[in-house]
Amino acid sequence: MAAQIISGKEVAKTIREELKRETEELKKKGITPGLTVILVGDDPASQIYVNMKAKACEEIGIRSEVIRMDRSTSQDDLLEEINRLNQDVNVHGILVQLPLPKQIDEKLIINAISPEKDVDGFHPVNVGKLAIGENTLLPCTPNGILELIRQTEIEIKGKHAVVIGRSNIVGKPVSFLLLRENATVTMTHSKTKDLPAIAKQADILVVAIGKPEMVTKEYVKPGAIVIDVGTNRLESGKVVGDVKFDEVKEIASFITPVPGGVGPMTITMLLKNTIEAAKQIHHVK
Ligand SMILES: NC(=O)C1=CN([C@@H]2O[C@H](COP(=O)(O)OP(=O)(O)OC[C@H]3O[C@@H](n4cnc5c(N)ncnc54)[C@H](OP(=O)(O)O)[C@@H]3O)[C@@H](O)[C@H]2O)C=CC1
Ligand SMILES: Nc1nc(=O)c2c([nH]1)NC[C@@H]1CN(c3ccc(C(=O)N[C@@H](CCC(=O)O)C(=O)O)cc3)C=[N+]21
Repeated sequence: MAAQIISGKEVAKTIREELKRETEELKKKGITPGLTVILVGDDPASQIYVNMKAKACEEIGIRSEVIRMDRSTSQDDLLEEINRLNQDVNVHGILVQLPLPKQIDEKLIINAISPEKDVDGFHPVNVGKLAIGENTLLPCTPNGILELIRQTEIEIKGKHAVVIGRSNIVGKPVSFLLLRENATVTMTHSKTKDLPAIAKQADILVVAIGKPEMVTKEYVKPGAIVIDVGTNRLESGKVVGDVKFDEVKEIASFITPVPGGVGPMTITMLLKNTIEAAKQIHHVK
């Protein structure tokens, strides 16, 4: 039987309506959540994402600002900008769009963002809190993925989750979150041997590799939940995931589409984190 398609777009819409109400409540208390996104350079994909983020903020009433810096910006100039934003009481969330030009050390930049304004959840303090199970700002894509899995109403506890990809922004943190939900988690990557056989053991398969349609039905156990994080823009302009959707949807129980799956959830969780950060900073429950 063909899989049910989990519409991230629909789930995101419902959550954003809730966030809009929450923002209105905060404004009544004199707090307007504010997000500042820094974009260094003119990478076309980054431009698209940054514009999508700004538009999403506007729709729910969050104040947003995009700081565009030249691609030749020095590391020190970027650090100075971050320091200024760390101190700006009207800025609750700071996001530096990745990737950064090669003269800039990504780690150093992430480290410079105040952990309480780190709405990406990338700062080592927040990553550490996640790893040891303390409350913190959760990374957006992983948190969005968990929300999509919850939509299936299938219990995560005790399930075997296989994550393909171990990046700091998706694979690793989503593994931590699944572990926290009591899944048995297997993390895999480019050096994993016999990946299809391991992936095929998964009740929940999360794919975040960045290789268009690499995951075919040979990787998928019939009845599995398949979450496709991949966002690959082909030369034709078409956006496809890391999963071969048409064939995998025939055997999975649930599957996320690309576009319209994980992507809209990432932005929604960013909005949620910005509101969360504003509440924390102003000591509002
Ligand atoms: N929808 C959304 O909101 C988001 C989507 N994305 C998309 O998700 C995808 C992954 O992003 P990101 O995690 O940043 O990517 P990275 O390039 O940082 O990491 C890719 C990971 O996949 C692994 N990998 C690469 N090739 C293979 C292979 N052939 N077999 C097994 N593992 C492999 C790598 O292994 P190794 O570590 O060994 O090199 C690495 O761990 C991209 O398409 C990106 O655009 C990313 C963020 C948000
Ligand atoms: N500091 C930082 N934080 C990030 O969260 C971050 C980043 N850098 N760099 C790049 C990746 C990628 N990313 C996406 C966000 C939304 C969609 C998204 O909404 N996609 C839509 C539309 C896709 C399209 O049409 O282009 C969808 O899948 O339906 C995709 C990818 C966030 N990232």
